[in-house]
Amino acid sequence: MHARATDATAAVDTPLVEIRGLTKSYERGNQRVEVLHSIDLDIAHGDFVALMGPSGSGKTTLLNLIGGLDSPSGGVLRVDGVAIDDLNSNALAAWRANTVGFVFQSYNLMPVLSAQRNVELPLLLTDMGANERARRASLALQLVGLGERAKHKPNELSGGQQQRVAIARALVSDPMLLICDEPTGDLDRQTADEVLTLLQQLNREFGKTIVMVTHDPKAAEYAQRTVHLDKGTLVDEPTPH
Ligand SMILES: Nc1ncnc2c1ncn2[C@@H]1O[C@H](COP(=O)(O)OP(=O)(O)OP(=O)(O)O)[C@@H](O)[C@H]1O
Repeated sequence: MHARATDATAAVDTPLVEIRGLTKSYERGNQRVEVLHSIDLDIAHGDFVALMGPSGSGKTTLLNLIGGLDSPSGGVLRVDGVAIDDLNSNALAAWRANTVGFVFQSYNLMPVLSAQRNVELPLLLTDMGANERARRASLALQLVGLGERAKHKPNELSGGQQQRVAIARALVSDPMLLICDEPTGDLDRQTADEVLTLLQQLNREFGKTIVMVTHDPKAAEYAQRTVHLDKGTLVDEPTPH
């Protein structure tokens, strides 16, 4: 995996994520409900941002927009200079595969596949050969401290180990941006701290930009700063840690 130091240096003045006047509405019955109201937010290359706020405040909605899993209703959303809401669905899928790694609360591993095969999955979307896929997946598993567990199936691993496999899967295509939705929500304190330490290491040593939704103020302390959403609006200045 590359630290992407050169990318960061080249683009030092341009935020990785630029959000201006971003809105998102959903149809509910015959009503249109706006769940994000004119969000402005910059996320620099190499930042680690915790996104906090009450349930229903729009955290996952905002995270999914940044990761290109959903499209905004209005405003500007650029990631690495690309206006991702202008991409058609094929181009957006290719962009996601190259640019973003996703980590979810519930790991979302395939139960019948070994850790190694789970980590290889995103590379099946690329034209990479089988040997290179295997090599990359092994490296990613080593990076998260699970090199010895490559042949284990998810049900032979603890929750924390499964989340590490999910992080290795998110990293295997060497994305610049990691999107994490409550990554430690199902883990006990000690295991959560281990997973958060890993995310912090990926941020500090490998320059991964991380946006992490969390309800847990202790988890947010691992980030460089916290932004707070309330009822679809960013409520105060970002908190540096
Ligand atoms: N696909 C959808 N259709 C309609 N409404 C939606 C949809 N997705 C989210 N919402 C609504 O948008 C609002 C924000 O939801 P979101 O999941 O972003 O909140 P959240 O802050 O992540 O909440 P939580 O902390 O409980 O996960 C909620 O009122 C939710 O019901």
